[in-house]
Amino acid sequence: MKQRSYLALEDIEVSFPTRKGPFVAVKQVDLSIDKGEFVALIGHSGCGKSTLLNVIAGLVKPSRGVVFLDGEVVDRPGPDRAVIFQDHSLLPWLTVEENVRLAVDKTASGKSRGERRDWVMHNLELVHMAHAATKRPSEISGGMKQRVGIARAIAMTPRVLLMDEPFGALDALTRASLQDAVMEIQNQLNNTVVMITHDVDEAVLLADRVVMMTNGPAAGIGEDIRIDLPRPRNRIEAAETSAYNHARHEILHFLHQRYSNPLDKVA
Ligand SMILES: Nc1ncnc2c1ncn2[C@@H]1O[C@H](COP(=O)(O)OP(=O)(O)OP(=O)(O)O)[C@@H](O)[C@H]1O
Repeated sequence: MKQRSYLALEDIEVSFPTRKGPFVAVKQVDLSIDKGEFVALIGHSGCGKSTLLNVIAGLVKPSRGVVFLDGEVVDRPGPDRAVIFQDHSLLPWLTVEENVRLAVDKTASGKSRGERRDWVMHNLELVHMAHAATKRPSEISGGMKQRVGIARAIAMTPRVLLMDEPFGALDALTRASLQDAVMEIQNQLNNTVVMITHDVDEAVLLADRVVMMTNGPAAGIGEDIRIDLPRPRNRIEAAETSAYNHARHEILHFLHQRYSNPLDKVA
């Protein structure tokens, strides 16, 4: 029998119906991800990154191919695959603690009330947000909201954490501190993560592997490189290594020479 990886995308094709007929967004995508691996998905706008992530999340049905997670076919959304979007999507009328609590109540039915409360606070501590537990989303900054969004996702103990440009809406300094938080959490929990990003440095700093997508329509995986940087990683030290700079160069070359932004070609 074929030995599958923990998360396996096999021959995925997604076609959307449009007024002009079917639009094939991604085609022939095969991707194998090991348990505990952190994979960054990078590619130009519109190439199909979110489509692939949504297929793994079970939000989009592939027109062809199958996704397997831990040997089971993925065919619908489920709490075993937590998604973190750019927009934190916290409920504004609930406090920070209640927002995380809502997710925990849905997924930790075996835990007592007290255990669930402790679990919520433990996860808020992981993202350094326990101090703001009683605040409402409107009372905290964008970066803090995103931290709470991360706490909410990891509190569900998902089998896979899916992040769709999680820091895209943040300023550079807040973004860096969130990246550090994600690295810290990853060192502790060793989650299986698929993260979409447009940021080459973010991909190299955070990921074990960077998967580069070709331009659509019918986009696929162009290159897949391993980032040989030891963990825990420090952004300043990492940026001075030849492994970091080599990976960065490979990705930039792919994105700007081999598959330059299709919009740049529009006259
Ligand atoms: N529901 C849909 N119906 C028709 N076309 C769609 C639909 N969803 C996505 N597409 C098209 O599929 C392609 C891939 O879209 P997708 O959102 O996955 O790209 P992306 O790489 O995530 O883009 P970005 O980086 O800008 O978020 C695009 O051309 C998009 O217009």
